[in-house]
Amino acid sequence: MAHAEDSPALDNAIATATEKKHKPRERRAATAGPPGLHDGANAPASAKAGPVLPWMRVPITIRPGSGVAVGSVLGLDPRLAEALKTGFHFTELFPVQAAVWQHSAGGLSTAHDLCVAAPTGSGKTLAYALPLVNALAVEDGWVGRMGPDWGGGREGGGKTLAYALPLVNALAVEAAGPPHGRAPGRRLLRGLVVLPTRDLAAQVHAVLQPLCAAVGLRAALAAARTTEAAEAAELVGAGTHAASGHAASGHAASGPGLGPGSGAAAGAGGGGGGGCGADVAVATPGRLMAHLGGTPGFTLRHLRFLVVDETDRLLRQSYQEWLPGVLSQIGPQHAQHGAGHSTEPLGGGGSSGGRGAGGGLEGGGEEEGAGAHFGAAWPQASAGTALPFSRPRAVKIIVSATLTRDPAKLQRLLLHQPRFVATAQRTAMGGGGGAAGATAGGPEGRYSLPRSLAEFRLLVSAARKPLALLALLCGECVGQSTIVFTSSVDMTHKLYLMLRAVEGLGDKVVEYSSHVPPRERAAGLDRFRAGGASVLVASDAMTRGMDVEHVAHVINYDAPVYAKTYVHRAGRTARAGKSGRVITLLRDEDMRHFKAMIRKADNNFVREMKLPPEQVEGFRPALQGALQQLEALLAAERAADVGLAQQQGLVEANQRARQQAADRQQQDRAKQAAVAEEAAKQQQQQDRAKEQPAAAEGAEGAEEGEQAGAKGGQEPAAPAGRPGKRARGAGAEAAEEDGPGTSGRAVAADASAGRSGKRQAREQGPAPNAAAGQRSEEEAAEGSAGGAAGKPGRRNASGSEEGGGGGGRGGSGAARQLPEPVQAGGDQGKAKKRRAT
Ligand SMILES: Nc1ncnc2c1ncn2[C@@H]1O[C@H](COP(=O)(O)OP(=O)(O)OP(=O)(O)O)[C@@H](O)[C@H]1O
Repeated sequence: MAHAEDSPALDNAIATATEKKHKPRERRAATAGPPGLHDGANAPASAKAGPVLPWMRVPITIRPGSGVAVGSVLGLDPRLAEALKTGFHFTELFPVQAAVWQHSAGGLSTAHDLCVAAPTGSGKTLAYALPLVNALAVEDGWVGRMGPDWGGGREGGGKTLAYALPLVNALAVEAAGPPHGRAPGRRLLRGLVVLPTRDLAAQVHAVLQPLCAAVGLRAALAAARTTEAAEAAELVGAGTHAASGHAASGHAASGPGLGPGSGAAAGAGGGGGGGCGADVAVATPGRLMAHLGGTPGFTLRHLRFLVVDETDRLLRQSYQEWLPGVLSQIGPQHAQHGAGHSTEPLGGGGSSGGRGAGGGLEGGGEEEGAGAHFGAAWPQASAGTALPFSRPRAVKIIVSATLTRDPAKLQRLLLHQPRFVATAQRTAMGGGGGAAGATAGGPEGRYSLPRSLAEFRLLVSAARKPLALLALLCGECVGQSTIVFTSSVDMTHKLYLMLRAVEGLGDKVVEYSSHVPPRERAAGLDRFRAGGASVLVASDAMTRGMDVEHVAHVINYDAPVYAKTYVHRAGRTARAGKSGRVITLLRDEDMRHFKAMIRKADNNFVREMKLPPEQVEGFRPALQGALQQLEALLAAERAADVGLAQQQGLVEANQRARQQAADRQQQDRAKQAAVAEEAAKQQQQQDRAKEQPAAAEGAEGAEEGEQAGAKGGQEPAAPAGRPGKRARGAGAEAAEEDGPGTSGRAVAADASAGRSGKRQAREQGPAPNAAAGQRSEEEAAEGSAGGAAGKPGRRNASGSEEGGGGGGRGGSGAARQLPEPVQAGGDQGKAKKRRAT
């Protein structure tokens, strides 16, 4: 079977990519002024951004290089500082972390909600995790007991306020009694972080857990990684909130020897206590709703922090249900924007605008050094700090590298005097800049890319894509961790099988998509993380948030349709200030859309890449062998799937037949019994009538009445059947994993057909459920706002990321239309096709 070799010469297909001149607009932007010095207050809102909420027009700008040494972070609990240094090996806070710390006053301020838009890999997780844990530790009355040394700042760094503030705070907490009136030893859920997928939730939990343990708090994971019952036990305790938990709490461990530097001891205490619930939960929406509805004692009433990570994804239609559910639980203060229930700012200076505290970060003065800079900014940041004289409201922190600007969506979050914290403009390629990165297009730009990311596009025909991929993986990227993104689970699987068949590469390849069972997928990811595998072939289930430290290259085998998808895929490399490359394979017909998409995102950094034809040609024999094996492997899988499906069908048919026979027997028996009973009654009546003719009429009437009553009792009004718990859970979980379009029905169908059936469905054709499943990966989610109808919305048609369109899929249907097993046209072809139709 011919594969790659029947197309035009490689010279034409791959290496004829010509250096095209940048358009004037691109050239101008590429030489724009100094990096990252835009003052958010003066930055005009992007003309093409559409309606923008007023507070978004005045972002607080995060400057690259504005990180802060851990020892200089004022107000940071010393046990957390110790955990950062010894547990995480972090010596400084990245700029976004310093900015969020400052503008949340180390988590203590309840004056503002924060919206954080910073590039992929810039450290957003710790940016919210640190103030959250710090504030809960303060609330537990810890820091106030530690005396004036706890700040760790240097001379003139504002230490007085640094210790005075939490001291007063802690005293106020004590005066007011235990926070939220909780019993000693009992934990109340005070921090909640919501993420769209279970792997992402697990990743964030892994960051929060050691931080919590360091200060005697507990973090629980509710992301369908284990049973609902096991999660419930973690969340609310194993049935009791006994004093045993007391030892694990911060209060109990407040004895001698627990000053600065004793984090390990506190951590051991904090992490070890069992059966007393959690202070912080990291959850996916499905499991969160399941626990809210079905776990006694699980409540959000005491929440102090609600973090919505990957906000734009969690605000999509497919996730609509969780937000109102959570907001209604948090408390009435969230139904209104007024400060009625929020605590009063210290000094009464709480500004509702972004500039109130934003000036502090800008005006810190370089010559003072990072610590002093931060210290100088602190008083202004703390101007909005609240003291818990009344019950503090829950602060919301919403986070994304591609934060939505859609006012309608943002308003659903009921934000309280929000502040927008965003990174500065990116103006140069690969210019270091640490982890800060920058938004493309100024602080008002929408999408964030790391500064250390190098972007390339490689022109290649559909027929040559496998060969080009092989040339990259075995050439430029050899031995380095690489993620290969495709547009569908189907293509992911085929590419995985093909690469597995390449000699020397096979055992280094793992697959990541919703097609792979969660356990296997997690194991594969672990192997990739540990360096046991160097190539991860992934669907867009891997696109968002997943953090693998050493990824050097991202290859878009199928070009993404949406700029958001591009940003998140590319963001799997060049993380934490490290360098990385993203290479997008583009067919001729992809080029126009890709350029338009990139331009729309104000990204003019994508360069043309060429591969020497002779180098590429050298991999042809290896490819041919691999493609032959792929054919054989796919045939074997199909056969196995058909066999399994048939087996499954036979088992189900048998079960149905047995059930029908049993039902018939039961009906026959019931009929016989009724006939016998009737005959006996008639006999009795006849007997009585003979003896007492006058009384017989009354008795008959009574019997009729009873019978009627009995009948009524037997046929109660049918209850409005609620879906079974498991069914709901399955649907919700699948939605978490798979995004929109994966209905509970589809999941049920998949569950009954089993994995093999699912695969068979993909191979055999786009049945409705299979199509729903196909839309389930991240990329489908990118186009979900327009609903499940699969019609591209107007904005979508012009390449917008927020636009409608239930698809954007290069799913099985697209793959099946192509003659070659690994030559999917990708999303754009499909999108074009949709547009054409
Ligand atoms: N202060 C720090 N010092 C050194 N490394 C850090 C620091 N903070 C975070 N990191 C590392 O940076 C990497 C990226 O962090 P994180 O996953 O939080 O990024 P992110 O901004 O959430 O990215 P994404 O948008 O892709 O979700 C992680 O590997 C993390 O360990």
